[in-house]
Amino acid sequence: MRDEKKEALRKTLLAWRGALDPAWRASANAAAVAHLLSHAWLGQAERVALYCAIRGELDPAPLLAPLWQMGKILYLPRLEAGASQIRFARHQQGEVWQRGPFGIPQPGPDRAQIEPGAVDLMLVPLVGFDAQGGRLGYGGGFYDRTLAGQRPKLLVGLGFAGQQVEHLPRADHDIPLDAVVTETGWCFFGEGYGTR
Ligand SMILES: Nc1nc2c(c(=O)[nH]1)N(C=O)[C@@H](CNc1ccc(C(=O)N[C@@H](CCC(=O)O)C(=O)O)cc1)CN2
Ligand SMILES: Nc1ncnc2c1ncn2[C@@H]1O[C@H](COP(=O)(O)OP(=O)(O)OP(=O)(O)O)[C@@H](O)[C@H]1O
Repeated sequence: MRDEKKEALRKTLLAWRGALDPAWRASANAAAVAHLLSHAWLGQAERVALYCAIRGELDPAPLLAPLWQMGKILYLPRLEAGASQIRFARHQQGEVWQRGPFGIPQPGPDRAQIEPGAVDLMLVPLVGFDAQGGRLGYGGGFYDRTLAGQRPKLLVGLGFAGQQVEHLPRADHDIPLDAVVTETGWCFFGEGYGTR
């Protein structure tokens, strides 16, 4: 069943994100990337999953060069046509991506895949988030289904601060985030995360 409140929030938040001034967007994107790179959570992670941005999502592309330099092992979502779960495929440096379902660029089918539970730091895109670590996506439930029962060590959302809402309806299947990084810095959710 579609949640009407989520549907309305999604519409408002996507309109807000789509209307961002390009110059502001670029500088906010760069600021968020800098916050992400400067935190110990990144330093400790060996296997990092990112995403190829679509539709005005905060773009993790500027992270690629620094992450290679740090020797990280990188993964990107790979969707098979008709699948209800995301696979995470190894990203090789300089690889030319293929277009997958929804037109999202992704690694080829021959790439080594990793179980989501073996990822140290998974960065996920957001339509919205709340102060309890709730995440709103496009409504496909792909991340929730993929991460049910096999969470990465750290699940971190990437978005703009204006994508925060007071409260998202929480469904049983929703997988809460450990933190969100925006242009204003890190927000940690849950007990003790703020001190890590
Ligand atoms: N950049 C990026 N990659 C990602 C995701 C994502 O949200 N962002 N995903 C996270 O799950 C997975 C793909 N999921 C997606 C789900 C829906 C739509 C989408 O555009 N949906 C249409 C409705 C399509 C329909 O209902 O048939 C829409 O919202 O207009 C895009 C990606 C894996 N890769
Ligand atoms: N673990 C699960 N098992 C079965 N169905 C699920 C599970 N998680 C989510 N779903 C289904 O996916 C649908 C969409 O979920 P939701 O609105 O939370 O998506 P979303 O988090 O916004 O999207 P996405 O994860 O694709 O970015 C729901 O109707 C739900 O039934």
